[in-house]
Amino acid sequence: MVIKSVELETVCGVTSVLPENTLFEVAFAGKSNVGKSSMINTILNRKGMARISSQPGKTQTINFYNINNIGYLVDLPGYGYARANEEIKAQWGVMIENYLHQSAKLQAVFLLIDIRHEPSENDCLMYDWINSQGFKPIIVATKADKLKPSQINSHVSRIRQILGMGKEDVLIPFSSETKLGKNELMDLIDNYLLRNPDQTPMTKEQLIERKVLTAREEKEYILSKQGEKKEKTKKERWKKIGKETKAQRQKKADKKEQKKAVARKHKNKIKNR
Ligand SMILES: Nc1nc2c(ncn2[C@@H]2O[C@H](COP(=O)(O)OP(=O)(O)OP(=O)(O)O)[C@@H](O)[C@H]2O)c(=O)[nH]1
Ligand SMILES: [Mg+2]
Repeated sequence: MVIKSVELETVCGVTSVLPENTLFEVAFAGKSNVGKSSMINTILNRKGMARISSQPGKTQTINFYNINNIGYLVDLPGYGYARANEEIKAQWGVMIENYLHQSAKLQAVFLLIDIRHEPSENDCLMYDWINSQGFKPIIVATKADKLKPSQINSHVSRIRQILGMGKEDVLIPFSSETKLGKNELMDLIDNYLLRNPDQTPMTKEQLIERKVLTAREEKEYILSKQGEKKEKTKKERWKKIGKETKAQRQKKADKKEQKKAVARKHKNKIKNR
């Protein structure tokens, strides 16, 4: 999907009532400072859309970014922010839990883990809790640019092992700096958001109508449709020609048969003389 419009539509603090959105949502959870807001900026291709900071605890509200009027990316406050006082930490926890528990439109939860470190106890709790809410968490292993490419596989295996992930569970190594994993992530998000209310995937025509295909995708689709049409008329023409020759062939065969019959008759006549 090409991002044509983005709007920070709703900001929810601890005392806010959560919005009852009609469009689908995907949410990003993870420890404070893991790179949630940076990842959202990378996906949106907009540097300053989600506020980021080298200081943990930057995002303290649940932020709903409306993209293309198709769905929402939901930036959650980070957990485990050590400097927040206990009461605030507890309130944030409740706020995140309420959201993940209550949202009727939430399609998927992405859990971000810093690829350099082993998942913390909080990460494991969050992973299990997301699972218990009926979602299959998608793990995004952030800040992959901080490792040598040769180190990535072993770190990924360790994260998988500690979280107890199955073979088919998804983990995407990601970097907001190098954009590693961006396309894979985007495909997954498209898969969750570009759906009709009855959960059927939107057709290409619907996507073109909503202007969310790239110019190239749109051109490819139109060309393939034109190709299909050409192929169809070509087939129809051949069918017609085929039928005509079949009919003609039959006529020829009939004539031949008639001629043979006449010849036979003639032969018999001569014999009988
Ligand atoms: N090298 C590198 N740094 C990153 C990456 N992603 C984020 N950072 C840095 O990590 C810090 C935290 O990033 P944020 O995106 O604010 O993290 P967050 O998870 O939203 O943090 P909270 O809002 O506190 O929960 C910032 O200094 C970012 O520049 C990345 O992929 N690579
Ligand atoms: Mg943030």
